[in-house]
Amino acid sequence: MELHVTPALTLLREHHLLDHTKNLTDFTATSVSYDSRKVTQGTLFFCKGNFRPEYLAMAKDQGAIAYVAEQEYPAGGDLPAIIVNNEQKAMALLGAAFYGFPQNKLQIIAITGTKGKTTTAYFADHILSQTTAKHVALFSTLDRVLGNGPADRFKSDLTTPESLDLFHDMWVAVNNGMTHLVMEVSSQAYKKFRTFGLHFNVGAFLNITPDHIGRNEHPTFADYLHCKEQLLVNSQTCVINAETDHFTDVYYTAKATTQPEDIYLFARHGADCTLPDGLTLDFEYRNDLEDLHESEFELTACSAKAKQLQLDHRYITSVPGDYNEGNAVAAIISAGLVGASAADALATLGHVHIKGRMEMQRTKHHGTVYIDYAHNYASLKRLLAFLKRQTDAGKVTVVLGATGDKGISRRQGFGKALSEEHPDRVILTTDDPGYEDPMDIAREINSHIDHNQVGKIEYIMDRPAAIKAAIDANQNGDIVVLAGKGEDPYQKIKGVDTPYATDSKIAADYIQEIEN
Ligand SMILES: CC(=O)N[C@H]1[C@@H](OP(=O)(O)OP(=O)(O)OC[C@H]2O[C@@H](n3ccc(=O)[nH]c3=O)[C@H](O)[C@@H]2O)O[C@H](CO)[C@@H](O)[C@@H]1O[C@H](C)C(=O)N[C@@H](C)C(=O)N[C@H](CCC(=O)O)C(=O)O
Ligand SMILES: Nc1ncnc2c1ncn2[C@@H]1O[C@H](COP(=O)(O)OP(=O)(O)OP(=O)(O)O)[C@@H](O)[C@H]1O
Repeated sequence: MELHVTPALTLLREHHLLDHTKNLTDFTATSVSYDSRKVTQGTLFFCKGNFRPEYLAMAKDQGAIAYVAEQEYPAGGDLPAIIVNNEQKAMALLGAAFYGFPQNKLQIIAITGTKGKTTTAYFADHILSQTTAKHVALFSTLDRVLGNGPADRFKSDLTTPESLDLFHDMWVAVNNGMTHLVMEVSSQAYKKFRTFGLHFNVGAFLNITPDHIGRNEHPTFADYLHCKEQLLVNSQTCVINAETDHFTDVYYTAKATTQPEDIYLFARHGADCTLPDGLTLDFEYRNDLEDLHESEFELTACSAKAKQLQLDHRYITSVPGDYNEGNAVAAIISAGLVGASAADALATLGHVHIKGRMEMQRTKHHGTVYIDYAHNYASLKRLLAFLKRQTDAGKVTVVLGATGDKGISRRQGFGKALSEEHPDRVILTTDDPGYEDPMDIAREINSHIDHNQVGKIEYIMDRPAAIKAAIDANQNGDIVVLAGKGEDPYQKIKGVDTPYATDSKIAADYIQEIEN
């Protein structure tokens, strides 16, 4: 991999990003980086984000060959400088060019939505693994999978990686022989132009509800919606859950750049989705059977183009929850559009397990414990509604907290979901408090709970102690829901990712301790 200055400048000019250059030489970059600590001889260095000039001085000392920035920095001295009007966009374009546009060698399914991205990505990944004999890369919030070797699978730090990391990882995946990629695209990725210039074969839009609005994320819901919709603008074929809020806005955004023939709409049979004049669904699914372990649904093509995909079938998924049927349908259609068959989906959807998503632990005498990543109004409400439907008689205990410094609206959302679904017992606890006091956060959640609707409410700030207290009092037929943290192995406290054993491990160890 390398990048010569001439094509780099041409690319920037073509996208109207180049402002001017300084001290330019005829250079060829042999690496690219936005982190001075990783700069080596010949690196093209990008000054982005909360950048400080001393990082540029360090990059220069370590052998940077040139830098790209939105302004000239004295710290760069006589280092060649490419000054652009949008650093993040420039970085994405030059990153793709440096790694030889690896996206062109992959069939890419990109997934967005407030909830269900990870689940849908895992469903699609499993289906396509069957189709391609395991030649699928996966970029998800949980894992990044670039190949089939042990070193090719690692934990993600962001849902959608920074552009240079994104194109680097695609390049590795291509070198590992991967032919397909399934990736989650967050709204922040569009806000920060991490995927600028990237076009997807299929873009799936699952749903949108207010979330990620706050100081470091989106200033307004309109901005959040706009960023999420960009996925459709950048996809050749769009798959949209017609039950999403703001459907009309979402659909017409897709239609602005994609022919209606390449837009596939799906919804649950009988769902209350009002489609604009003339629009009809391409797929419907109807639930036949659901329990706490799996669900079974029938998928039916309604339009001629949908029938061509030959995906009509009765499917079983191993991830329970009615909302996961919609996620599975999005995955089946998206995978079908890049070559998967109904048989591939049938062979795999019954065997998908996703860490921290509807994980179930059974006990001998203390009922059942569910660990789930539900951490906003929509997901908590749907989770509790589903679990309540499945466990008519037993008591429901919910253990949860809300994050500090971000997603402030979640506190009110939790209060609302708890009031609407009225569990018997709620233990308010700690969940990534950041620089806030977890007790204050818990009190704020409590202030949004309608106390006529919810049973007992307690505060236990030590999360492991809260989990243990919930399990202690649980009896057979009852359920405990450990919400919000999923598989997170840390608590974010005052700027430090403090190791945390995970909700599943704490629960499993405690069940073992008290029952053996
Ligand atoms: C607001 C935002 O997008 N922040 C991201 C951004 O930060 P940043 O550009 O300001 O970088 P920084 O870490 O503050 O450092 C500034 C620059 O100096 C460089 N540096 C730093 C130190 C040094 O010694 N030398 C040096 O060169 C850094 O490499 C960086 O380029 O770039 C960093 C990677 O380069 C990200 O880690 C960081 O994500 C933060 C941590 C984050 O949590 N972002 C969340 C909001 C996010 O993006 N979440 C979404 C999911 C949520 C959703 O669904 O929308 C996601 O996609 O994960
Ligand atoms: N389609 C859906 N609608 C509502 N809630 C859902 C849906 N799918 C999943 N959930 C809930 O949201 C939680 C997170 O699911 P998942 O990780 O698949 O979503 P995500 O979009 O990747 O989330 P995040 O952006 O928070 O990482 C699940 O544990 C479940 O409680």
